[in-house]
Amino acid sequence: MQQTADQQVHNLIRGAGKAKGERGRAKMDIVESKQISEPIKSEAQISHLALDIGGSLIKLVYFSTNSDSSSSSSKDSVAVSSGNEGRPVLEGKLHFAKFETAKINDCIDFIRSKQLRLSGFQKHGAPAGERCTIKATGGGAYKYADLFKEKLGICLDKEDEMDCLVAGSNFLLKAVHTEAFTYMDGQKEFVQIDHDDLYPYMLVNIGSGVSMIKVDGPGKFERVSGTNVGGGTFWGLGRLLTKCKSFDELLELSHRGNNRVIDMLVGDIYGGMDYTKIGLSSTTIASSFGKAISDNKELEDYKPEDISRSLLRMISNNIGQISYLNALRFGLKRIFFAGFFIRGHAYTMDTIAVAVHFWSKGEAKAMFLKHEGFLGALGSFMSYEKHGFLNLKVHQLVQQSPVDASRGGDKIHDPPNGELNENQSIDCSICLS
Ligand SMILES: Nc1ncnc2c1ncn2[C@@H]1O[C@H](COP(=O)(O)OP(=O)(O)O)[C@@H](O)[C@H]1O
Ligand SMILES: CC(C)(COP(=O)(O)O)[C@@H](O)C(=O)NCCC(=O)O
Repeated sequence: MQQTADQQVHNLIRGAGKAKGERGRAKMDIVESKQISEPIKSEAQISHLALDIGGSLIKLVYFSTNSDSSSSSSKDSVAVSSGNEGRPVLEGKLHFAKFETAKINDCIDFIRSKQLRLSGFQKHGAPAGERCTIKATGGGAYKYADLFKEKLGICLDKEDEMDCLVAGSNFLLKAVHTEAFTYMDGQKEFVQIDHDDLYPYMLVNIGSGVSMIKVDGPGKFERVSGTNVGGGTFWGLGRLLTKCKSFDELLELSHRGNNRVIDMLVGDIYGGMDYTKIGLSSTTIASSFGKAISDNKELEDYKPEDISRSLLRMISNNIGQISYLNALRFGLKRIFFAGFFIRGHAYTMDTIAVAVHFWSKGEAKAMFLKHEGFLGALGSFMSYEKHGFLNLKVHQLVQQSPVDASRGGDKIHDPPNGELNENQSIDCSICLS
């Protein structure tokens, strides 16, 4: 039976369509949000929640409509992609939120309070209790599957983590024109991505651990390396050494610290001189935390600020170096760094960029992503498309001149209790076809 546009919209939003392929397919046009979005209005409707449950954080991505968009007569909301004429358009936003994995119950409460559990899709022919299904990636999609079933009555439809990271990265690099940027000496500069010249590139995802992925095209990639010294190491060691209560507190401390108090520099070993013959200046760190072996001090004698700064520098530098060496193996010049370890933090990005610059002698470039921590969750969201529930199509490929934002770190604030990262939401529209 032919459905009215409103019925189609309702079904899409409520996940009440029938089997895969029977429901209205949706086309989604992404435009980048130009301003901080308002909080979701109560009448806004939410659809297509997707999750990435990592070792440290749970990331959520979902779409919400603007309250007045569920009509094809809304002129402003009609997408311009060919083939969609007269079809209903939902205008809205992709929203992002995150929770600590250790506080998974907060995430479950959030999903329940926002009625997000109704926003997946329904499996045709499945027993009543297994019908509501949500796309999820990350190790926690396996680990916490029973908990989601028990507490929310939803099944997690698992998507591979690496597939999702790459899908999310490719999508952002193509769809959001101010997504990628370089960061060096306090200067942030957006990078124009030539869509015909995007591949190959190296994607380094710094989560709890680190994955290094050579990306050759859509769905074409190889995880070429990784390291267990990642974001979890920084936060875990930092917590033990400084007694900080939160990741942001630890990061904040590093602003005020001086790593030279603990790190052993080339100059400390060479009597204040450079080691010119092998290209090391006296200020180069010869050995992270190396001073602690000879200072005859205890942990309490060091300032938490200095410890935090040394630790952040040690880990960022190490990741930058390993990433470059792997890029070198495959002749890759562009390395995109993502994952929530980065947190838009100036010193972290600067250290990584300097490491890449130093080891590559300026040949390779470190780039960072605005939606750094949400690649996996976005990839998970986009897998609705893969399975015929959404047809994502990017049409707004605005090319901008590089913008010099020249400021020290665009800090992305952690939402307490899962508040939305509104400053990262993406305006978009979904067209049913
Ligand atoms: N609020 C936070 N709580 C814990 N870790 C955080 C927080 N914000 C940033 N981080 C950092 O981000 C890392 C997790 O990054 P993420 O990309 O979410 O990886 P994962 O998928 O392993 O959870 C943590 O190990 C930590 O270094
Ligand atoms: C196992 C993981 C893919 C899990 O992803 P995460 O939750 O850290 O984002 C990641 O932690 C990792 O790549 N660790 C490094 C393992 C290694 O190559 O040594």
